[in-house]
Amino acid sequence: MRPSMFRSVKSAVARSSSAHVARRGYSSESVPERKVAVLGAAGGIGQPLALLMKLNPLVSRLSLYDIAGTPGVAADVSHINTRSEVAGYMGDDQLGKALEGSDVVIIPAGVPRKPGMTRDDLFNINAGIVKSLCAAIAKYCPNAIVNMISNPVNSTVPIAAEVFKKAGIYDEKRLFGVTTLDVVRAKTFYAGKANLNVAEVNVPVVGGHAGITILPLFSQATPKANFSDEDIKALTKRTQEGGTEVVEAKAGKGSATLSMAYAGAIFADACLKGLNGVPDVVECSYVQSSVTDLPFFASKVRLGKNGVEEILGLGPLSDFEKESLETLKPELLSSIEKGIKFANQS
Ligand SMILES: NC(=O)c1ccc[n+]([C@@H]2O[C@H](COP(=O)([O-])OP(=O)(O)OC[C@H]3O[C@@H](n4cnc5c(N)ncnc54)[C@H](O)[C@@H]3O)[C@@H](O)[C@H]2O)c1
Ligand SMILES: O=C(O)C[C@H](O)C(=O)O
Repeated sequence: MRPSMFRSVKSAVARSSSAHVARRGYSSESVPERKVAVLGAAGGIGQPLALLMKLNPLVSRLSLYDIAGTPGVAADVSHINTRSEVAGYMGDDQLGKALEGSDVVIIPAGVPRKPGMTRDDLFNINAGIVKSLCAAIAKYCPNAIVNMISNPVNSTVPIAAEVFKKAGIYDEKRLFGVTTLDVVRAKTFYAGKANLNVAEVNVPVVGGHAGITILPLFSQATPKANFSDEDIKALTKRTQEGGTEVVEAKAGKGSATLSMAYAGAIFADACLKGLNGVPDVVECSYVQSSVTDLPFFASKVRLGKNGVEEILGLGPLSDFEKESLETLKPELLSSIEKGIKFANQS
């Protein structure tokens, strides 16, 4: 667990009955009430993510929604003696209640990959799931910040944007594709190879969230390590194929769930901190962007009270990164267009 997050968790447990939490960025004043909803909460990601959000002292209400299995998950998680009140909701007719009043909605609903599949192979099932969940978000919590985890993220985020546009509530500052797992992997692989303390390592990851569209910027990694071009290429490939590495190791039993729950919890925590006015909260995320000529692109984003406060530029790229950026653009564009087309045709 990231050290600052671990401190948050420990402080929440220590002060379980109090909403007064003294943490970095807060004095001893009350932490605002915040409702977080997890859609797909009974799934492989949903359950550990529900646990991690229950440990987050910034959450006052935790709403767990799925088409099946949420009463058990909610009852289980609700016994943990931390700040938030937990409620479980199941099935379409409880979706509105699950969403009402949410500040942040995290979406890990949908099917995961099996070996041999690409994330785009999930489009046919997950696009429809995301579309209907986003229509409900537009109706019941139109001002919520949305963290999209469901794959293919390169397409599901544009689908969400189109659904919100049609409903007349689209605010590009509030829609995020969660690419934090790519950053988590890039940090782990870089630190492992360079024999560095992983807690001190930072690596921006830009582009999208599938194969070659995932572009870790190791030339900007800190602390600096003395890697050959071949080393950088190998680290890049491993980061791009991190998801497939897990899918193959799970051999038909799904994709990354635990590392994704960790990454999702970090990103949701960053969104909550931004909402609460904590300064200088920066994470990489896939958002509507003008950093490149593509309409959606992942890069460093400063989070604030309204969601995206500032999209940061790419910074200086190595020749390898410049070339990789140009190579990824056609694939990312085609995934974006596929999402937009789907949302507008049905
Ligand atoms: N963004 C990322 O980095 C990242 C990482 C890992 C996995 N994923 C994606 O996250 C998704 C979920 O993965 P998982 O391993 O948790 O899958 P899973 O099958 O274990 O869980 C998915 C859950 O979604 C629920 N669900 C299905 N339709 C729903 C609906 N209409 N409303 C609410 N819930 C619904 C299912 O009942 C299930 O509990 C997949 O699409 C996967 O590819 C993304
Ligand atoms: O690889 C997958 O299908 C799941 C996820 O996108 C990941 O990166 O682990």
